[in-house]
Amino acid sequence: MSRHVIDVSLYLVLDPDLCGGLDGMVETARLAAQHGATVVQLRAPNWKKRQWLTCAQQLKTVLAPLNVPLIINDHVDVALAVDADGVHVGQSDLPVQVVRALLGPNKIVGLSTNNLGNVTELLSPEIAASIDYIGVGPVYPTTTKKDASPVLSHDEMAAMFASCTARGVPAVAIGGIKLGTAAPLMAAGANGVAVISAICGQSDVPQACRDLLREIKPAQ
Ligand SMILES: Cc1ncc(COP(=O)(O)OP(=O)(O)O)c(N)n1
Ligand SMILES: Cc1ncsc1CCOP(=O)(O)O
Ligand SMILES: [Mg+2]
Repeated sequence: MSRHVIDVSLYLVLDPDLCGGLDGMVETARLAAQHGATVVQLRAPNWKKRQWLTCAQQLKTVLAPLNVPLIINDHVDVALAVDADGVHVGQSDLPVQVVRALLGPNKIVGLSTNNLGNVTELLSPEIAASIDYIGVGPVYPTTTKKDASPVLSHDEMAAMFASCTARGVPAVAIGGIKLGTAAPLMAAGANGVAVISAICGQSDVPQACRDLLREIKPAQ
């Protein structure tokens, strides 16, 4: 299977509390996608499956015409049910080879990693063949994910980005990224940044996206 090309430069992860529920999530996704977000992930750790399905259907309707991929956090069944573009899993979720087998070759599979040993192991040929990108973090302290791992040191994250680059796997940084902290991550070797609170719940979502993009892609 050849790796899917995915632009992870500004990767929005949705949060129901910060967005004010399902309608707020769909509206946040729409605004962000119209103003430069390159990927949107549905993440709602406390939701029942029926809410996931309803929200995923609405997100797909909004995002597909904008050509922004919809990624489902953790739940392969929801992704299959709405024909989403892919699934993101972490170390306690279904193994990526299982996710790939369930989704087939044409979908995007993303994987989280939070230490260098982990990256080396995860980028073994078998696993690397199943994934399209890696989420590296938390790179800064975050209050959004209650069970987040310890924050990575600058050197460790830079080594992780380098390891991903050497294997041709795009790496997106995640965790506590705000305006002013995206540029150093790009300089350290990330291919993009994934954010929740820097966009969700912001009073001006288009402006938040534009400001982040200026840091991520300063030449444009
Ligand atoms: C882009 C991206 N990177 C990392 C994560 C975290 O995934 P995981 O460790 O599985 O934790 P939960 O999000 O499932 O709580 C992510 N969601 N997205
Ligand atoms: C889902 C996730 N995975 C690692 S940190 C994190 C939360 C990121 O949220 P924020 O951008 O608000 O810190
Ligand atoms: Mg997970």
